[in-house]
Amino acid sequence: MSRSAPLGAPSEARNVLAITSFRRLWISLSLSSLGDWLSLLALMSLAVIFTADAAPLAGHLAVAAVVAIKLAPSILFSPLAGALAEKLDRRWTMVGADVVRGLLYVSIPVVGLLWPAFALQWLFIASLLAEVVALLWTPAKDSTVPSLVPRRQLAEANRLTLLAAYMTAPVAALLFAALASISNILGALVPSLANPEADIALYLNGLTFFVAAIVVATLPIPKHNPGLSAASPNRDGAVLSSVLTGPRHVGATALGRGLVVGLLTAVAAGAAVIGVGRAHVEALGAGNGGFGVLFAAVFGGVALGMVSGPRLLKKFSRRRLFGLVLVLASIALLFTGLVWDMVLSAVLVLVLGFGSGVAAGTGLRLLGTAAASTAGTTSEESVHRERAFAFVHGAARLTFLVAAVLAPVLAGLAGDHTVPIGAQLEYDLWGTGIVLTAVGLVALVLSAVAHRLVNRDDPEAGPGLLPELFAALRGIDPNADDGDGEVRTPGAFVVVEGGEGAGKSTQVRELTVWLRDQGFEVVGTRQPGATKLGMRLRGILLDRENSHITPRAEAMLYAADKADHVEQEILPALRRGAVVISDRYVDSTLAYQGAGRELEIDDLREVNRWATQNLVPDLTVLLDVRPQDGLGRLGGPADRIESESVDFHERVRREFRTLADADPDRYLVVDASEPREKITRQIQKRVRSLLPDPVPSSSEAVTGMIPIIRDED
Ligand SMILES: Nc1ncnc2c1ncn2[C@@H]1O[C@H](COP(=O)(O)OP(=O)(O)O)[C@@H](O)[C@H]1O
Ligand SMILES: Cc1cn([C@H]2C[C@H](O)[C@@H](COP(=O)(O)OP(=O)(O)O)O2)c(=O)[nH]c1=O
Repeated sequence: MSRSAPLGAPSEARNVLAITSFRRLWISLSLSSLGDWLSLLALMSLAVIFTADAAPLAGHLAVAAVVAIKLAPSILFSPLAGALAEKLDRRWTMVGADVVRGLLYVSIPVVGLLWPAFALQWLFIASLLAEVVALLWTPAKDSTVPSLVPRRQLAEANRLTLLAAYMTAPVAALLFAALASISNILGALVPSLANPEADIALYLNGLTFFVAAIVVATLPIPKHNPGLSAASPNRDGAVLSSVLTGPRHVGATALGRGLVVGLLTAVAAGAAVIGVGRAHVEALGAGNGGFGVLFAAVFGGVALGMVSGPRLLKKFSRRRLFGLVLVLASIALLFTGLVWDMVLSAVLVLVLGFGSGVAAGTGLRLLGTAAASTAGTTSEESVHRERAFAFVHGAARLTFLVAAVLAPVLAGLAGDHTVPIGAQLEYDLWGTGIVLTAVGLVALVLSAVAHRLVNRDDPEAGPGLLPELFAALRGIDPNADDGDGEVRTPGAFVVVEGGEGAGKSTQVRELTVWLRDQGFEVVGTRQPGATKLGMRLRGILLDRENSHITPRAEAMLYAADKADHVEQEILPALRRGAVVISDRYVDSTLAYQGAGRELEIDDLREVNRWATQNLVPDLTVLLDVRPQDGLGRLGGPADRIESESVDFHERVRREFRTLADADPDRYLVVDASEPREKITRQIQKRVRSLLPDPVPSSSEAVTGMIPIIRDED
């Protein structure tokens, strides 16, 4: 199944970026994010460099302090700062904050040069002050975006802003590695640089803030403040409160719990690498360059995983994929702690990032479905989904903070050891390596738990995991017959069945519109009579003049219509990845010609299996209604079949129900005497579980990762 018209098509991004003032803001935000990531790398490096002569524990603690200073304030204090920022002028808050932050970052290397003894303390103080200033800047920035772009493009604008915030991480890391690789030259050119790459990174960061200040100063930001708090309900504001209230929205099912455990495990694994990375590469004989590479490998891997996840093993259950990639990531982390080679470590960390990225992509989609399934109405669904995303985003940030701070502290406490192996050999066991391996082991256990929870009650579980995996690995041809004889296609095939006047055409129409609205390609069709031949067959079959048609001939004519319809219309659409919704299909033959005309059901099955190339619906919705009621709804003269006896129609109804009862996983039986809207909602709820989850635009404000998913296909 795939979405043929993704809501976040690149052209939408282009349209938003065509708004000059937003484009300028966006470019300056991207620059600032790049600078910010660069400064994180530089500060962590400097923390290690400044404590090189002290006890090893001091270095680890210094790194932990840098991480805490960079990440904790926004999580803990943003609601307070948000309230304060509301009272300030947005433009000048942003300009002021940018200038002050720029000066603070530039001051770090300057103080290091002038008063080396005070360097580390000032590093902490300056970066803490910069984060405090950022607390005011963030809400001002969040509320500026809505005044620059029209409301309907707001979601896309927020998506782009978040993309800039996260996707600049690997770029900054590579830039840092590049600076490190030419640090000798830089040092020779400018002898006053004590630590060339870190110092330059900080100067560059300062520069990006000055540029941002100039850009913002010239933006047309209206003084009036259109709902500052409404503009960013969850982004930073209520991290803690959404973490506290969120579990209600995801914890109700095993699937929800498993997804949360898995997603947070992936975050903790990545955070551990960031936390001990700088010290670990030192032990590997690499320096800042190695750290840059490691950092880029984590974030680059995550980005790669998120983008390619949906295309990965398309035939394989998403729930199983989620567990599998988590296990893969954990094992990669476990080995990262054991190998003592920079290149191998970078590759393993890339695998870790990739696994986490795929897990995040698939996990967030599944989470949307899981959260929505606990809701009763469509509007409740989006609230549930939003809260679930806000919870996971908040919990992920907290987890990242805790893991990235704890990892270096634990590495310091574990200490470095040399283990003798035999007489001559010895094995170096570094504190950082011990932590990585230990976190890898814990992650492995948690991944297994997540895997079990997520797959516990999977209605679509295939055969065993390994057979399914091997089949998916081999399954290059999406139409390949996978052993059970059914045709498999990338699209989804939904059939609506029921007696006369049950409301089939009405519901097919509703479902078609609803799915199209969400960006799916949908083909709404019917039997008999969708093709040229079908229309002629329909004429013959329904014409009351043709009272002489024998039951077997009737069955064959309906089968001929199906053969033509499947070959010419349904299969091509499914192969394109479309959702096909058909008003009637094979079950109608089993019910009308089988039970109604009293032909042998098994014979009919066989003939129709052949006629339809064994194409079986993914879901059949049975609209169950008493024949009198259904026939009573119809206007106009009755056709050849409608004019059959009530007894005939009773048999038809019974057969439909027998078919549905025999395979509840593939059927949804709905009481068709209920009001139309209620039936529509029931159908939507069930159909949604068949399809990839459409991400509500509102939830993008709270997950930095979702925007990448929306770029699928
Ligand atoms: N749930 C419902 N309650 C009452 N009337 C309905 C309902 N659904 C559809 N109808 C009406 O019943 C008639 C038959 O509906 P239709 O969708 O054409 O049925 P079918 O395709 O199953 O023959 C139409 O006039 C339609 O407006
Ligand atoms: C598809 C199919 C339809 N039929 C009958 C049921 C309907 O009476 C008729 C199709 O008419 P149609 O007008 O499409 O049904 P509805 O009025 O419910 O929308 O053909 C069969 O007997 N066997 C079949 O395989």
